[in-house]
Amino acid sequence: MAQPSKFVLINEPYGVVSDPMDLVSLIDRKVYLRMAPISGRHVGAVGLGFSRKVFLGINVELPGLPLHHSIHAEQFLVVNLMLNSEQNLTHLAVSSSDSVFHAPCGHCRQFLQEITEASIIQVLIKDPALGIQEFVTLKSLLPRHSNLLPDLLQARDNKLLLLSSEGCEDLVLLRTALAAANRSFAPYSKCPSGVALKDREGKVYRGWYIESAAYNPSLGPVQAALVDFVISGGTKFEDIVEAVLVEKRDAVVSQEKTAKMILETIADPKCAVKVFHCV
Ligand SMILES: O=c1ccn([C@H]2C[C@H](O)[C@@H](CO)O2)c(=O)[nH]1
Ligand SMILES: [Zn+2]
Repeated sequence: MAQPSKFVLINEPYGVVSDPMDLVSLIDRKVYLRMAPISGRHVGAVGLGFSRKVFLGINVELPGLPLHHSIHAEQFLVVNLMLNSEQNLTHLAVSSSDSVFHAPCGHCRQFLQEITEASIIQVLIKDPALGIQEFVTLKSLLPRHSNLLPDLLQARDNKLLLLSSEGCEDLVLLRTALAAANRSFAPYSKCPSGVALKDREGKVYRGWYIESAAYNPSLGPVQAALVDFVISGGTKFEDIVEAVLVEKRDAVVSQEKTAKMILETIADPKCAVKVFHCV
């Protein structure tokens, strides 16, 4: 099975396509990074941005943690779009190594609903058994959805300011986490947060908390930073040796305990997780 050596940000070898139907052949190449050690079921999502660049997503499972901490391929794709400041998604196709998934699950349909003009996103529905493949609107897959404040892919600045950087040993990591928190999409709780991770080689990755109107399909800041880690070529989470979380002081929704629990489970056992507060 052909696999790219890593998931690149703007997806070589996928590049730019003009015809959305080209996504069909891309997904048919069945390129998955194998990061699903629990299920062994590798899911791939291919999405077309407004710029006509093609972005990828894969599912990531975190061994040792309950299943709901997993990242779905579609969520990975959305984070990939955000990290690349791509402001819209027009088409999407999904498939899995065992041919079980050919369309986003219910959780992902709701998550995608946060994107501005989500209802017009076209989703490729494939049914190899019946030989059918056609694009249908997300709206037709989720007819009576709840989306209250959908503008997930828009540029955003939460204008958070650090209360203190006391105890900080790595200003780059702290600034990266603060910048990430400023891009966080948390309109429902109003508790944005961001994470910066550092690996053994000193490379820094970032991600921010993304909320869903339906609450549970939200994605935590550690998971989003893991997407950056994976698209940048990271394969072993034990290579993560340092982390910084930035969130509001006295936040109704705090990431601190969850972030520490996740990183304690998957990162280098000595990984330090520092928390800094902002207003
Ligand atoms: O729409 C879906 C449904 C499931 N999965 C992943 C989650 C888990 O890792 C694996 C098994 O369900 O498939 C996705 O990525 N997308
Ligand atoms: Zn899903």
